[in-house]
Amino acid sequence: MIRAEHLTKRFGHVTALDSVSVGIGEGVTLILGPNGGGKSTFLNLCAGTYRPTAGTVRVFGGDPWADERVRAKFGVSFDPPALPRHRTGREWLEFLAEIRGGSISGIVEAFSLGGFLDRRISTYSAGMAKRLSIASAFVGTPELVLLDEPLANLDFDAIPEIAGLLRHFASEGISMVVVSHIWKPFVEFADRAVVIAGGKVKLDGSVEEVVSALNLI
Ligand SMILES: Nc1ncnc2c1ncn2[C@@H]1O[C@H](COP(=O)(O)OP(=O)(O)OP(=O)(O)O)[C@@H](O)[C@H]1O
Repeated sequence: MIRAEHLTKRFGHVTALDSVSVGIGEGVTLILGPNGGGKSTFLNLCAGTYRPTAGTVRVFGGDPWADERVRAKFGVSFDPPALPRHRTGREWLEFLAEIRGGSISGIVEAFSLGGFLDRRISTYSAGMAKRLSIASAFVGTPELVLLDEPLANLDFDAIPEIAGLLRHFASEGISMVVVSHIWKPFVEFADRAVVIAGGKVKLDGSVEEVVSALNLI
């Protein structure tokens, strides 16, 4: 689904991602690593929001930076959420449904958005915005969803609820690439974990292998 070859991103003199070559297939891939390691940069390059300084990334065989048809094939949720503040949640989801197809009613129900869907996004709390952002990634039931810190800003009840929903979508066959410091809920259903630190892939294997190598448990 995703293939990066010598993928490099520099911001001025900072090399955020340094010649990373990695392939990501179907299933749930968890991206772990220290602050500033390059995880979000990698996700943004896959999403086509950043242009590589060098190297390539292909998603479904196409260039996500250059080709909007490639970007329309996957869902994405950034951290902090990238949402149109002066629209309502409903307007945003319906806009995405026009592009990707499908209806929004199932998503609204699954993510329990009904209580604030018709309010302007600028009035949302951080947790409401996060919920809408994750929900928006699943509009149109894409084959692949990219999620940056999907459990950030969620309260104690919402963390297991949203993690359970992600697990459900994974069981329905939606592949995911998940960057998360709150990694424990994903151990039970992620297929693979990749550790990115210092702009490089440091570990790559099954979640069990990587977690025990990191001595996280
Ligand atoms: N837009 C940007 N402009 C300048 N530097 C950036 C930008 N985005 C990231 N960086 C730098 O690139 C490096 C990698 O950052 P990145 O956000 O990818 O790390 P991360 O692994 O996602 O970190 P965290 O766990 O803290 O979210 C850091 O040194 C960061 O300061």
